[in-house]
Amino acid sequence: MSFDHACMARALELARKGRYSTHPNPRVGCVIARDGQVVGEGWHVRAGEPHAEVHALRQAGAQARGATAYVTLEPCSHHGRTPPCADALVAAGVARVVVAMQDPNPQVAGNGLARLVQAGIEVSSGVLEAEARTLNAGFIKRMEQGLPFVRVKLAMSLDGRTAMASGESQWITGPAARAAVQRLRASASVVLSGADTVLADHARLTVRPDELGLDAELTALAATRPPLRVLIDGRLRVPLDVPFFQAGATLVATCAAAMARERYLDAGHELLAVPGSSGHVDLHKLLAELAGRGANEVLVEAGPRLAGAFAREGLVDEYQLFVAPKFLGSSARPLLDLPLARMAEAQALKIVEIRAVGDDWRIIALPQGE
Ligand SMILES: Nc1nc(O)c(N)c(N[C@@H]2O[C@H](COP(=O)(O)O)[C@@H](O)[C@H]2O)n1
Ligand SMILES: [Zn+2]
Repeated sequence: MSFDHACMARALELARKGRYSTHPNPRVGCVIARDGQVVGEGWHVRAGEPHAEVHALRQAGAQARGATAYVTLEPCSHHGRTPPCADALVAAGVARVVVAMQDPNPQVAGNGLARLVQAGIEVSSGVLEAEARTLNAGFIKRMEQGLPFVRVKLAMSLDGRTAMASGESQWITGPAARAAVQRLRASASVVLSGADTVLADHARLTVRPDELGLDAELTALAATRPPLRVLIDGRLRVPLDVPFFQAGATLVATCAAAMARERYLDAGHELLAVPGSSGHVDLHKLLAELAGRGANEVLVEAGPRLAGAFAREGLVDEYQLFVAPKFLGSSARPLLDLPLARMAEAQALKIVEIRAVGDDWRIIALPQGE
């Protein structure tokens, strides 16, 4: 591995520390090196706080002059919540900047690199770009398409069942898989569910710090940036005294009359009117609204009907399937409500990862285009 790759790999490792706290901002890491030695490191912790480059420059101090800065995202050129990092790199006298990828934020989009070049700094782009894109898939999709990255989590038996006919579904998978799901929740901007799940499972869909299995620093960070919990309840069937509402402020997406807004507000929740038909919220419009509120990644934890609707409408970017080594039998409920008549209609997936998680298995699969 070249020195450039090694430094960018370290910058990506730093960026990943922001997995649970940076949203709506991207996860970014920075390494500053001079004469083959790392002299500064930094990562973006939270929106409103200094960017990765600023932390690394502070650590490098005077040693930044003539050094190379490795950043996982193009340095910003705009005045957002913080001043432009490109200017800070120029002022520090950095000689070379290596980035993994351009910033898809239209306020930056190449302007940061252009500013560095104008100042006589040598710039190169594209080092470990694929890894950087994967880390910020949600931020990139929101910037480029005005939609969040949608990850659907499903837990099933080896025979593809998610709950007994009675609705009983706890616990299909073991504690390691449940901790992995906790981390998925913590890294999401939004955790989204439907009325069926909230009513049948008494689900709360909260992040529980003691179940995350993270070190103290990341656990504390995750607690400062919990995901917004969103309930899709087209006909307002879920009463306000269920555990889901009692677990904290909720955004309820509905196509029912907004007359109930005050009742939800009084209980500390927000009612969002979303167009829809036959009591079904328009999922694409809801996702666009969530992106408008800064949601990079949405985790869907729902039953077969809502998860099936996301699949049918082609709104899923990634499935995470937790598979327990047991059979639930033929009267148990299927994974997705996805009525398909012919093999030609089958939804093709590309499996990108299969990994043991305790006694269970995690399969990460991506929908394949038409
Ligand atoms: N290069 C870079 N490093 C970081 O550490 C960052 N957080 C970003 N973010 C870019 O700047 C925008 C946010 O700016 P403010 O935090 O509001 O000042 C964000 O949308 C990215 O474009 N970039
Ligand atoms: Zn910046």
